[in-house]
Amino acid sequence: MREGIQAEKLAFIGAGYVGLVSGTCFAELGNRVVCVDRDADKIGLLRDSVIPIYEPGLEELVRCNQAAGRLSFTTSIGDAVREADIVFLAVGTPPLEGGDVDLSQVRDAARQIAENIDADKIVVIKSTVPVGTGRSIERLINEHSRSGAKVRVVSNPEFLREGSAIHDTFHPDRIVIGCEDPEAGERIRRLHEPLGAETLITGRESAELIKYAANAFLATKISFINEMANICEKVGADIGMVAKGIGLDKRIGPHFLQAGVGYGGSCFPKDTRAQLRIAEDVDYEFRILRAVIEVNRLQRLRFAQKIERAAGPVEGKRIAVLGLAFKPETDDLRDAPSLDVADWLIRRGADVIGYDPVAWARAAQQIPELAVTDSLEAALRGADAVVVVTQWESIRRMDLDWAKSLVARPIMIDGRNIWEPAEMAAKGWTYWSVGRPE
Ligand SMILES: NC(=O)C1=CN([C@@H]2O[C@H](COP(=O)(O)OP(=O)(O)OC[C@H]3O[C@@H](n4cnc5c(N)ncnc54)[C@H](O)[C@@H]3O)[C@@H](O)[C@H]2O)C=CC1
Ligand SMILES: O=C(O)[C@H]1O[C@H](OP(=O)(O)OP(=O)(O)OC[C@H]2O[C@@H](n3ccc(=O)[nH]c3=O)[C@H](O)[C@@H]2O)[C@H](O)[C@@H](O)[C@@H]1O
Repeated sequence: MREGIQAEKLAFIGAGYVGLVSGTCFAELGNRVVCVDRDADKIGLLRDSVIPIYEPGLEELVRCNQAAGRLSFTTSIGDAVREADIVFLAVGTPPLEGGDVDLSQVRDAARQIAENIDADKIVVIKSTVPVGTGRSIERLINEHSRSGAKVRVVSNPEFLREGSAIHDTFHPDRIVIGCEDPEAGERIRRLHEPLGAETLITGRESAELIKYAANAFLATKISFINEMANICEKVGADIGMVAKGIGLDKRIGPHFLQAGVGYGGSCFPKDTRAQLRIAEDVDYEFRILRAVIEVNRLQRLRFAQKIERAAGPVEGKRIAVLGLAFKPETDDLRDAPSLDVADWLIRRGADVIGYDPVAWARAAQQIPELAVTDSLEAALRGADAVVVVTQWESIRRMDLDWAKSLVARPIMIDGRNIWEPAEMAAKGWTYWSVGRPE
């Protein structure tokens, strides 16, 4: 809890991943926060402290702040907007066919703000939005303001990662504030002061672009290391060593150099395509980013094909796919590589069973032909090949002798390079991974 700094009254519109985590963390910092969502079921659950997403530590934090009276949930955007001094927009910005960003949730929420504000307010856009959205939303709200009250729109992009969202919110590498009005920017800077993070105050357009640039650059690192991994396989080098060797150079850094099946999730795939479209809209061909996206698509396919190289034709074979969420510590399946891999195997006639400790039930809804389980043992039993897509701790810590005793054939294709090839060979596994000598 912060001391000596005035608490603010905040409304978060959109109680999805970002709105819920960020709103809860701001309540923990001593502010009064109301989270609004148009999804009445979600709000019903949240009122009972039931968290609709899987995010470690979130439930306890929500519960504490609700009990302390700092955090509440409502479906009434009107009440929330009228009560708050600062309104955060954290609604979804999903992709449209062709890569454009669907801004309908942002615009709907803006119209609702315009109908309900009764005094001048600051509106903060946390959702990831194309350049120029802050300007157009400010205009939209002010032109439609029923009471005549005005808003100043500040861009404040979110950089949290799923699975470590609370840690990321309390320990951000930086806070980015994009504003046209210095006073509004200063108010948002002060709100973040207790976090003690480096704060960059800039123009609204730059802030909006920083968000896309960050995700595009991180995706570029991943596609780069995956291409290097593919070369390693051909020349007999080890991508783990190559990544370590380049990552020790401070100008490169060690992060986001983990080769594997490629990136997935709700943001990298969506935001890279959106950035490509933003460039196209200003007649610029963003060549590197186009290649990054294509490399990522091919990396999934390459991995799926590796399964047949390791295990032979998969038709009629029982294949265990371990890890379905797009990364560990989340139940998010949006654009998860596992779904493409499972789909590829199923289309080639394999009998696929997917294991995930958390996302298993959701995965069954996405691919009806996919058998799913939250039991590692059930997945491994009788498998002709084991395919690792997501490095959950339960998979990392798996006893390899126990696993070998369950499978029909000890063949492992590891898309996350969890084990050392020599260790696997010693334990009697035929082991294929990514970017290591085959
Ligand atoms: N998920 C993540 O890890 C991160 C997401 N972002 C960005 O943050 C934004 C939100 O992402 P998520 O939280 O994942 O989305 P989400 O889809 O999980 O949540 C959005 C929520 O907004 C609600 N909503 C939509 N329109 C509404 C309205 N008019 N009134 C009230 N509620 C409304 C929806 O019902 C939904 O619950 C996106 O722009 C995303 O790109 C940024 C960083 C991290
Ligand atoms: O805009 C967003 O929504 C968020 O997108 C990512 O966060 P997230 O998608 O939650 O997860 P990451 O940890 O970045 O992983 C994304 C994907 O890249 C893959 N990845 C990551 C790192 C790596 O070295 N190699 C690799 O293949 C992961 O397996 C995963 O599929 C960014 O890291 C966040 O900063 C950003 O806020």
